[in-house]
Amino acid sequence: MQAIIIGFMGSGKTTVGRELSESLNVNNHDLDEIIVNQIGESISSFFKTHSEAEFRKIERQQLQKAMNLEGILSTGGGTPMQNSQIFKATSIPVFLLDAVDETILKRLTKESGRPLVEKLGMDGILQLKAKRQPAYEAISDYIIHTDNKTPQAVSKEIINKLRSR
Ligand SMILES: Nc1ncnc2c1ncn2[C@@H]1O[C@H](COP(=O)(O)OP(=O)(O)O)[C@@H](O)[C@H]1O
Ligand SMILES: O=C(O)C1=C[C@@H](OP(=O)(O)O)[C@@H](O)[C@H](O)C1
Repeated sequence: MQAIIIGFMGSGKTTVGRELSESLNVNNHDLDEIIVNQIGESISSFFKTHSEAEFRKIERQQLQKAMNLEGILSTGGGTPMQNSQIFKATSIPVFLLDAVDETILKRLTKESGRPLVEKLGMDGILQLKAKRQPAYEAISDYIIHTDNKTPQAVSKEIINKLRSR
């Protein structure tokens, strides 16, 4: 793996991961997509019939496998929470996509299908974001601010960091 992308829901992990892997001409892996293929249903439908703990167990297993793949890996917003050791132990650079609350709200309201958004509502989501922030920062090699930047600009910033390593 050349880079791992972490960050809160709506920070742009999936979008930037695609952009980045295209620019670098390497494989793109999206952990949520890998999980969807594994469980055979969408994450939101899985959450309706299973506990979050069951989801986290599958997420951890798939993360462990995905760490051995080549290319770019974008993760889910909750992936770092119980897996900090995996991120700390790797030599692969970890990029945190950061955004202020207002940006996250704008991006998330454009879309549906995130079970935690449905469950917690927007106030709850922003509380969760604040709660997770220290854990994200603790495992990041680089923090990339994404407010008012296109996914292409964010991707270019990551490429510059990778080239100056
Ligand atoms: N830099 C950006 N600027 C504007 N919109 C963005 C940016 N990055 C992502 N988006 C949009 O925000 C939404 C969430 O992006 P997504 O990549 O799915 O985030 P994540 O994978 O982190 O949950 C999508 O509608 C996407 O098009
Ligand atoms: O933050 C979270 O706990 C989650 C984020 C989602 O991924 P995105 O960050 O790609 O939306 C997905 O893994 C699941 O719905 C749980």
